[in-house]
Amino acid sequence: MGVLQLLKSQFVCHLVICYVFLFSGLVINLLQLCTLPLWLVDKQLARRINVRLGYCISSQMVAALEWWSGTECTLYTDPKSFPLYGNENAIVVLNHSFEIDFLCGWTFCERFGVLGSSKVLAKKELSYVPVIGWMWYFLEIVFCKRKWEEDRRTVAQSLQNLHDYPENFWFLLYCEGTRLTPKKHQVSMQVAESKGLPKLKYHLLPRTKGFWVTVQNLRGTAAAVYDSTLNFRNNETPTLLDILNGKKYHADLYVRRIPLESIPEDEAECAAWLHKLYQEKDSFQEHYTQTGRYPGPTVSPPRRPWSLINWLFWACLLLYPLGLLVAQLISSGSILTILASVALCSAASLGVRWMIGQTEIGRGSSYGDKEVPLNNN
Ligand SMILES: CC/C=C\C/C=C\C/C=C\C/C=C\C/C=C\C/C=C\CCC(=O)SCCNC(=O)CCNC(=O)[C@H](O)C(C)(C)COP(=O)(O)OP(=O)(O)OC[C@H]1O[C@@H](n2cnc3c(N)ncnc32)[C@H](O)[C@@H]1OP(=O)(O)O
Ligand SMILES: CCCCCCCCCCCCCCCC(=O)OC[C@@H](O)COP(=O)(O)O
Repeated sequence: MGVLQLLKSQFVCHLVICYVFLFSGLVINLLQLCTLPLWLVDKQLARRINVRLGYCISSQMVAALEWWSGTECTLYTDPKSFPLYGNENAIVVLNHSFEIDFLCGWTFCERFGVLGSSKVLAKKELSYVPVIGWMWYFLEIVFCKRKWEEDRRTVAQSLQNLHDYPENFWFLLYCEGTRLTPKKHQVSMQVAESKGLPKLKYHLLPRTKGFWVTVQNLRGTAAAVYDSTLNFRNNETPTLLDILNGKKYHADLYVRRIPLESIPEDEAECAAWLHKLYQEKDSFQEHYTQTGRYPGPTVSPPRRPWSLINWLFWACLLLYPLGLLVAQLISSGSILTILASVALCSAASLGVRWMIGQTEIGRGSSYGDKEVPLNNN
């Protein structure tokens, strides 16, 4: 192991990265809160400011992936579609099998200049996660309870609000609705069988209602669906902790641009279209598993320096007062103050560890792992 790699695996480095993330995040959340009155006066300006504030948070995680771990990303796509990426609104459909798939998604957003404005249909529980979840309120992220009766109205309304969004955005939809586990796969294939649908080897059966409602409500706003399939080379399954430890990976993303007009408007036809799409995704995955690549040409959109510059800015701003505080603490010699500070640091570390836990599949929800009564009609 080289010196740099050894340094990256040190707990103190992780503490510094997490300290900067947590405290800058809370400062930014506070700044976002301060923009609330502006929404009443100039909504578009408030949105633009929040896009930049949001970027200051999410790009720190991108910096950890791109600059700390040095993870590389290759894009397989049609060269004719390439110039459109980042220059139009799009709905991104992505497979949901990896703990850091959202982070790789963010990396591509960063490289195409839509990181601050990128959106997702996220489970409601994530809105309570400090920093990220709180930031999402101000970015008009669409939350769902994964209970269609409640979601159908709220999701449609939130999507309608995006009609006049002032910046290009990608709207991410994990149609599988939850991360893939063997149990969830088995249950969802039973559902597939009961519906007379072909079985999928690498994906859960897609949930079609969220896709239909998104396509319907973003017609005229989004130009296309980007069907995206993500994999890591050598069958790796990276975690956020691996990234913090500075481990390098190579992500491969296959993207097909599908014009929104080509997607059926009728709900049943749209559902059938999505099931067919997932059967195709399964075959791309099979191709990748067999050959280690996707069909078609590749490009490697370069990483940009902004995420690193942003991190360095916040690090300078926050580490200097931290250094002063530690020096003062030590020179004070007060055991009580030192103990209180250690307790505060431990609480902050546990808080960040809990946040990292949100990305771990082993701690995931039980959504989709209950056997459902089969209805063979
Ligand atoms: C050029 C580069 C291109 C791309 C770059 C890539 C990406 C970058 C883009 C953007 C990045 C932006 C942000 C990323 C940052 C962070 C994201 C992090 C995480 C958030 C993700 C989540 O939270 S995922 C969970 C929430 N989202 C979803 O669930 C979406 C999918 N779900 C739906 O659409 C659902 O329909 C619903 C949520 C709207 C409603 O759910 P509900 O369960 O109530 O209803 P359903 O209709 O789904 O369920 C009933 C029907 O389903 C059948 N059923 C029952 N059991 C199962 C089963 N186990 N599997 C499948 N189907 C099942 C049941 O029979 C019912 O069938 P019907 O025939 O009646 O429909
Ligand atoms: C700079 C790095 C510092 C690290 C600090 C930690 C930050 C933690 C960020 C938490 C971001 C949360 C995003 C989680 C995305 C995710 O993958 O959600 C899972 C859902 O889709 C489905 O959930 P489930 O049904 O449980 O599979």
